[in-house]
Amino acid sequence: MTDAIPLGPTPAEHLNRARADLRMGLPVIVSGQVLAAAVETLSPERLAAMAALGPLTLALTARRAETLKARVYDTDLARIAVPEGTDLGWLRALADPADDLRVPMKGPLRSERGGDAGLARAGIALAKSAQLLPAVLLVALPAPAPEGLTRIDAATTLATLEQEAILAPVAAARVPMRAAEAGRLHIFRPDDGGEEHYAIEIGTPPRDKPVLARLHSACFTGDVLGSLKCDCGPQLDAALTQMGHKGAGVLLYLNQEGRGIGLANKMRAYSLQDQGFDTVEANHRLGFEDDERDFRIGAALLRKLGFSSVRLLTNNPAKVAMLEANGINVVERVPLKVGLSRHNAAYLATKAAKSGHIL
Ligand SMILES: Nc1nc2c(ncn2[C@@H]2O[C@H](COP(=O)(O)OP(=O)(O)OP(=O)(O)O)[C@@H](O)[C@H]2O)c(=O)[nH]1
Ligand SMILES: [Zn+2]
Repeated sequence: MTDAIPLGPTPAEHLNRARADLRMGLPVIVSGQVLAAAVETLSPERLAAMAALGPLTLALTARRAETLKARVYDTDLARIAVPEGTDLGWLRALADPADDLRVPMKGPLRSERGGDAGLARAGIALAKSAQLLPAVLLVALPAPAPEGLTRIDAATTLATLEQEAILAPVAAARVPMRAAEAGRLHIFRPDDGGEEHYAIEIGTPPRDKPVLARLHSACFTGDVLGSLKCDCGPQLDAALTQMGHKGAGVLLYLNQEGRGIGLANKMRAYSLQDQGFDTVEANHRLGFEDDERDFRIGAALLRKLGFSSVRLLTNNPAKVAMLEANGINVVERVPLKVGLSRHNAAYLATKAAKSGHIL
């Protein structure tokens, strides 16, 4: 065997294609054994085509299964046997908690056990990385296999999704801002087709001293709309203002909307919060963990910019721990407490009680 064709896709590039397929509603072939499609984007026609191939299985995360009171035999996921003749509405109701309270009885649900749970695990991981609801429909691959579908390998998919993307600088330019005239915006692009991330450098901080730094996760509602449901907008302003006063700092704007679940899922979480669930419960009911962000990106960007030591503006000890674990020295945690309103008091209290934030 010769080496892989240099023009061909790397495993990460290949996964990005598979991700796009799931987002379009196309199934992918996993390990040459099953077809896997995301429930959220599946059309009735494709459901019918999959059902014609044999018994269907719905893979959900253990978090979602817990809400549905479905048995979990595989630690982190459940595989639910789909009754014959099931329509898309049934699958969507299991995937999406929007109507859980209105229609609480969805069962009885029979969980499957045995066989290779790795296929379902890879499908769920791919759906999550596509920022879709983590619910995947599986059916045994027929022979001959349908043509034109993307093939992924379960073990390679799981290993590749764990890998850190390599971020390359793309462009940078001066951007004078209200908070600091000496601003410079740097754009970084990952090698896996994922989201670009930004660094806003204020002044020219010396690289051999701890820099005042902030890891800000994108929040369209807070940053752009001025939503009062969280403290993101005021935190963004306050961090930039503080760096402006000091004449030096770096703010990383990481495109990890909704703690990594994406804006659509964040709005689903907001709907659940309007039904009375807190921010952590809402994530769990959707099938996600509390926080799906990859903070290694922040450490990698700081290193790329030449920083190895920071004074970190945050109330989140997990950010400090993640930076330290990834080779950035956090000499000081600088609290960033702004923007408290009657709309976000409960949200901030939940983050303190359940996610270890310092109020
Ligand atoms: N899933 C989910 N995400 C939310 C919710 N409210 C805000 N977010 C997201 O949470 C993230 C907030 O990020 P940060 O402010 O950077 O981080 P933090 O963990 O709160 O820590 P510090 O602000 O540094 O103390 C953003 O990506 C928001 O979009 C919510 O109710 N559900
Ligand atoms: Zn926010």
